[in-house]
Amino acid sequence: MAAAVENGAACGGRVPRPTNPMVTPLLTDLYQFTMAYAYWKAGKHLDRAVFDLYFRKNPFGGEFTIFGGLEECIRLIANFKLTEVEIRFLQSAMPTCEDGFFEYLSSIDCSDVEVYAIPEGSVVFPKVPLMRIEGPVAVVQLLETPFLSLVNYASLVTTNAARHRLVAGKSKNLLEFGLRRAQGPDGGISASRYCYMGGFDATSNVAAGRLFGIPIRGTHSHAFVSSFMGLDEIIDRALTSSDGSNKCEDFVALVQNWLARIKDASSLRGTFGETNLSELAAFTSYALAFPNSFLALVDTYDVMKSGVPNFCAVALALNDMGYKAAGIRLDSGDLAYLSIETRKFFHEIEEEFGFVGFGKMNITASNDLNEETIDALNKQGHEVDAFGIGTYLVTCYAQAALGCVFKLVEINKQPRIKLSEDVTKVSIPCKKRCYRLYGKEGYPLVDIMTGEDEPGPKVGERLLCRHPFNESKRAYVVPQHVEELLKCYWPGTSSKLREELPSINEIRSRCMAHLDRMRPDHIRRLNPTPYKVSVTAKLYDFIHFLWLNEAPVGELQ
Ligand SMILES: Nc1ncnc2c1ncn2[C@@H]1O[C@H](COP(=O)(O)OP(=O)(O)OP(=O)(O)O)[C@@H](O)[C@H]1O
Ligand SMILES: O=P(O)(O)OC[C@H]1O[C@H](OP(=O)(O)OP(=O)(O)O)[C@H](O)[C@@H]1O
Ligand SMILES: O=C(O)c1cccnc1
Ligand SMILES: [Mg+2]
Repeated sequence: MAAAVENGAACGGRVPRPTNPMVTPLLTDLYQFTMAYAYWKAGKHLDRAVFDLYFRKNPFGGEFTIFGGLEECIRLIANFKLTEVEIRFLQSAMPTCEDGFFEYLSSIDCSDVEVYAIPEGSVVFPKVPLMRIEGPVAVVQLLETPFLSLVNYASLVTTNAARHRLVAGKSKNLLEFGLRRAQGPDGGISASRYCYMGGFDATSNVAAGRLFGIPIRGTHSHAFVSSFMGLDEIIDRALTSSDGSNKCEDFVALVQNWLARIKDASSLRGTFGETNLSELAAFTSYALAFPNSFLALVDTYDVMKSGVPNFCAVALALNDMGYKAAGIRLDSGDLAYLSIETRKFFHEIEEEFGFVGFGKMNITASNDLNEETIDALNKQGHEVDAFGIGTYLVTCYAQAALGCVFKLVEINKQPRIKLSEDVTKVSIPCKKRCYRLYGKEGYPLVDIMTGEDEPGPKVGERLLCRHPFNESKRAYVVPQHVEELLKCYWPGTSSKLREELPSINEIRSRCMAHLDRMRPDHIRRLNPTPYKVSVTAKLYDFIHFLWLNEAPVGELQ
């Protein structure tokens, strides 16, 4: 677990700026500034407010979500200061507002704001605050839109990535290929970062690799293959062996020799005829450029009749020179069938030429993959070792947004509630504490919210957990382990210690560990069991007291 560090306000300068320079105090909705003015005019702007940031429903038809985006929120508040230029812009945008308001705006920062949050990368559930933000109402109000903007997509795409990881299984390599299809450059960068957090192994996005230290990987495209016309295009044909002990002056001839031997091999005879020689030229060129990591896209012409035999010829020639080829990529057709046929071919090569390990050569698949197609491949049986996934992953095609909201739950110590005809939209009032209770088998059983001053749940002590809105849904729980969920990430002027911001790898590990700890029926794809989110009896009674107090009694005519 990340260690707590000294008071955040005191060491605020040490939190770097938001990764995206567009994230400034102006990255908010106009109404946050107009409300700030109205609070100021009413003399209310310093009222102490508590807001909860939470979502109402898990995405992708699932019963869990992964929380992402916290670090960027902390970076924003640690550096929250309007510049003179920004103030002048606001003055021009709000010409009827008094000068005193802009003087106030130029004085604000987040040194008296407190942020408590669930650690980034945690498995989280609806209604439980991911973040609790407390401070002067005008300032905290300004944070609503940027916080939602930083958390909504981050959590959605992290969850999407985690779901792809669950369906693919731990042993597969998952590569995020989405930059070209993401919602603009910021969507692409965020996708690469949060897909890695959610359990992907690497990204093709070079900028994300540099910014976040994520492993970068890639193959080559069809254009590279089809750009070659024939073997005579290869001018420099020499290749030095991996140990430097000998040099092959004509690597192309060595490849051709191997191709002939493969064609003649007894178990492969007749399985293919003439392969495409421009494809062979492309593969050979790529191998000459990257003899240590040769990987070929084999579906430009015909996978089994050309791409795979050509790849094997180059891989065998590389082997003569002491290099190990990295594998192939399939990007069209029936990926189950083609991966199985390719694997068989690789095994034949292993047998025929006594090439130990050739049968295990890596097979990467791509082409409009998503949870469903991977699930279908699993059911059919396949031989894919790595999946390259772009469009469906980064655009979160199956769910447009997470729908996180930011709701006032207390002002000047007075609990507030937001009512709605739709009971799922009624907010849970009060400044709260949140706990995760674990059962005998080590699984989390229930999350419970309590009032701030209520005593916390205790190990071994029976506790009544109530559904916040449904009177009949309740259960006693005797927790074997109790975890307080909201931790202090920004202490404001309080003397609390601030949690350190963990590295991307720590967040990724937390995500995987949390998913491993969940009861499998909560995370399965088909008809998962909802995880229970509850409140204490005291909070339940208070919510319903406040609800009745605030809801006008109707009159029937
Ligand atoms: N065995 C399989 N079971 C289920 N879905 C599969 C299987 N193999 C591939 N798919 C998916 O089927 C879709 C095939 O896409 P599409 O119909 O565009 O064909 P294609 O192979 O890309 O053809 P083209 O060569 O024209 O690009 C992709 O989404 C791919 O992930
Ligand atoms: O399929 P995705 O999950 O989005 O993964 C990224 C795709 O990007 C590349 O294709 P390319 O840009 O060449 O386009 P195409 O495959 O659609 O022709 C690659 O070959 C993948 O097919
Ligand atoms: O490296 C690859 O194979 C790759 C990268 C981006 C998109 N499609 C494929
Ligand atoms: Mg494609």
